[in-house]
Amino acid sequence: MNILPQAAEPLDAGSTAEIYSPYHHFSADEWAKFRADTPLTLKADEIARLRSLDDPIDIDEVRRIYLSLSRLLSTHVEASQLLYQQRNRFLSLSDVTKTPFIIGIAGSVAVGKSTTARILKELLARWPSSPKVDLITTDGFLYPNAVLQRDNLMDRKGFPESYDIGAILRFLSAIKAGEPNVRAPRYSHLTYDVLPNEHTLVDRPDILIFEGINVLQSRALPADGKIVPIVSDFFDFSIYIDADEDQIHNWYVQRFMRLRETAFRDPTSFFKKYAAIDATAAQAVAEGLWENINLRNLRQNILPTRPRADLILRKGRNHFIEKVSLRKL
Ligand SMILES: Nc1ncnc2c1ncn2[C@@H]1O[C@H](COP(=O)(O)OP(=O)(O)O)[C@@H](O)[C@H]1O
Ligand SMILES: CC(C)(COP(=O)(O)O)[C@@H](O)C(=O)NCCC(=O)O
Repeated sequence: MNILPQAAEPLDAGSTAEIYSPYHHFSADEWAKFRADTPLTLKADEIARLRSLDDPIDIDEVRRIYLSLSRLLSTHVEASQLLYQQRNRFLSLSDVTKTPFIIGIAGSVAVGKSTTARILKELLARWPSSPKVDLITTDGFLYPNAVLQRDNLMDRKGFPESYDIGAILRFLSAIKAGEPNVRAPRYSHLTYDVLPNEHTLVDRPDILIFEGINVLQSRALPADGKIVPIVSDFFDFSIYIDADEDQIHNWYVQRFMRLRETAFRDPTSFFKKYAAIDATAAQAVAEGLWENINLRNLRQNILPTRPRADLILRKGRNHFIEKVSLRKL
């Protein structure tokens, strides 16, 4: 896997210099052609059920973008299984444990990672080989609010220091080792906290989708100078969901305002006080959360990881994907 940070932007049309780009770039329509004869196995109502609040993804977008992606991923999964078998034969290993193919999905808060992850999970599970596909989000690995409060990190939720990175690395190595029933902690957006004593069991899937803002981040070397793995060392394929800052800002604030009419009205919602204040005051809160936490995190810690991705899905207005960049091998 290539982890060198390099520019993901297309060649500057006005530039005369030949600049090497590590990516092939495609418009959405060019990309759509790669689906070949991949069948559409999702129905419109299933897509509606899988999309997040305010994400208008529809059957045409799944046809245009996700069928080619599903086809590409199936070639990667097949190739990696073949390589794995050949290596085991080479090493004369007979009793080997199956290891899952891991796909990482990164991108800003509010860019729509969850919708992409859920659509992919369903599409991949419907391949003719019926693979077992699991989806885990990294928010479960955030430190509980009690710890963040103690360490004065409540305004740093989503920043690298707010996650138990050791637990993430232990989780992924257990998965890659083919261990049964590996526990992943769970997070609730409603209570804005990790759910105490609640876990999702991951039991030897064929494919694991691991989604979160931090999945392509490296971390500073610890003071003792020991070299530690980074999360993406465990990935077989990685995807970054990209969009202009201004777009993501709008999506975040719009979603916050819509959540006021839905989830925030729940008496157990951490944000219930924002359902009670007027719209102008609520908008100011959303703007503050975006500006002071999520935008800073995007600029400092998330966007810099984009050049590590194997595939970049670039969204335009309305969440629709306009450009796809695929890393050259
Ligand atoms: N405060 C909240 N209350 C309830 N649901 C939320 C809240 N914030 C985000 N969500 C939901 O949680 C999911 C994850 O959101 P987020 O982490 O911003 O990632 P993304 O938008 O990239 O999927 C989305 O489905 C979103 O609608
Ligand atoms: C939990 C999050 C860090 C998102 O994590 P993700 O699941 O996208 O990896 C984010 O939703 C969040 O809570 N951000 C802090 C500021 C805010 O309330 O928006």
